[in-house]
Amino acid sequence: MNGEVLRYGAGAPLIGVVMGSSSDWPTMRAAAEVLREFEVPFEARVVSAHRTPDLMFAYAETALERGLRAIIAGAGGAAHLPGMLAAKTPVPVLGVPVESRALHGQDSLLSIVQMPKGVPVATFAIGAAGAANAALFAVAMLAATDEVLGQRLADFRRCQSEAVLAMRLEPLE
Ligand SMILES: Nc1c(C(=O)O)ncn1[C@@H]1O[C@H](COP(=O)(O)O)[C@@H](O)[C@H]1O
Repeated sequence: MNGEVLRYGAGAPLIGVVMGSSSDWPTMRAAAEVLREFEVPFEARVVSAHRTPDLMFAYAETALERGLRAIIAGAGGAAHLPGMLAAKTPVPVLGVPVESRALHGQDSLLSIVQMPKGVPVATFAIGAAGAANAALFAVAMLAATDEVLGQRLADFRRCQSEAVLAMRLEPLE
């Protein structure tokens, strides 16, 4: 498989982060940042169902044997990448709708979420928050069989709750 691949973490990647274009990276890096924070080994690369269909097939067909436990796939507009990956691999695909210029990501969302029965893609919110949540979801899936990761997730949730409890509202004048 040609094309640049970023790899983070020790050992073989457990999560694949793929996106239809490098223009999606500002959104999809939110997923990468979460995985790095949780020390989950992952790879990130551009794969397009439309523009590099052979690469997309090869990526999906080798995902299981390469040890990937989930694929986080982001795309914008006619976002066929997550669904086509899901069609070619049993590895769970988590779809992230990237905000498109013309339709603000509504097109991306509907293309990803409206899969025909039998080929599911878990679909997240439009944009970087959706990408971060897809990564947190992948962490939660892995944490079901990984105590250390489970503890990290519990610590993350505790810190998040503490941050909310420390929130202050500006009093009225
Ligand atoms: N939706 C897809 C697919 C696909 O689904 O295979 N490949 C690229 N794209 C999307 O096209 C948008 C514009 O891409 P460019 O910025 O490269 O023109 C991106 O959001 C990308 O995800």
